[in-house]
Amino acid sequence: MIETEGGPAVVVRGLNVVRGKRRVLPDISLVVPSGQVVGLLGPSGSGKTTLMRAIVGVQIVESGSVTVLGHAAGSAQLRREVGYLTQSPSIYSDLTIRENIRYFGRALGLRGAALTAAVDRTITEVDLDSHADQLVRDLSGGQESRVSLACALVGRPTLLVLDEPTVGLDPVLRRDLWNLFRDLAANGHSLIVSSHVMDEAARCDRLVLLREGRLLADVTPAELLERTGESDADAAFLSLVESTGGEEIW
Ligand SMILES: Nc1ncnc2c1ncn2[C@@H]1O[C@H](COP(=O)(O)OP(=O)(O)OP(=O)(O)O)[C@@H](O)[C@H]1O
Repeated sequence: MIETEGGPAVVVRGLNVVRGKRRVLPDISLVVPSGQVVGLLGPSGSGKTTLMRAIVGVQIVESGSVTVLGHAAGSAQLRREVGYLTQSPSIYSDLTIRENIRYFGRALGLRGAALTAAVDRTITEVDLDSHADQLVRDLSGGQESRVSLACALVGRPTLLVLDEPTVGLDPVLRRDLWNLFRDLAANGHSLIVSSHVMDEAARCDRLVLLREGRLLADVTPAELLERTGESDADAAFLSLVESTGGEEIW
């Protein structure tokens, strides 16, 4: 794990991204502190995945800069330091859960007893112990997405970028995963987590709200409620989206 010594995990400056003919992110700037869980919220199509792709370094950008743990996004030094969970599972259907996680662990340089321990720990963290030797193609959608999450977690990256990690999961599993995210942050990891589920917003340290590629707000959950005068994140977000017409207000 890279020691950030209180420095930010991610710094985005003047980021412009065009996808197809569409300017998806027009001049976004943002700082993600380290050791925190930052929720990335916004309506469908607002640019959350595109911003995450730019942070991971897989998005072609028109202009601007993205610095991750002090290095340019996507640079070789970050290969073992950034874990990315995409929305669609990126795992092998003809391997078992354990084989998939082992494969990703090996690719990250883990070997021998350390690899076995990391794989076992991660299988337990995503609550798949009783299915560990089942082929991925025989799993439910929710189980499959937890295998993808495990593959992103197994190397304990300094920064975890998770695109809707709890989608399709029941409330107990969602709670357990959020407890895991909080534990990781308490141990110095930084997490960027996109979600459509507003009650998850309360579990974040900060919330970044996007609308049509623009940054509507970058606040703590308490600030969001205070400044909108609403009592829950769902209502606060709606009030914000409807009242601003897409203009940045904070
Ligand atoms: N490959 C592509 N080519 C052209 N436009 C794209 C491409 N991928 C995404 N877009 C557009 O970019 C915009 C932002 O998409 P993005 O996937 O970042 O949104 P999102 O906030 O993650 O949405 P969701 O919550 O539905 O996953 C959308 O208008 C989308 O149609």
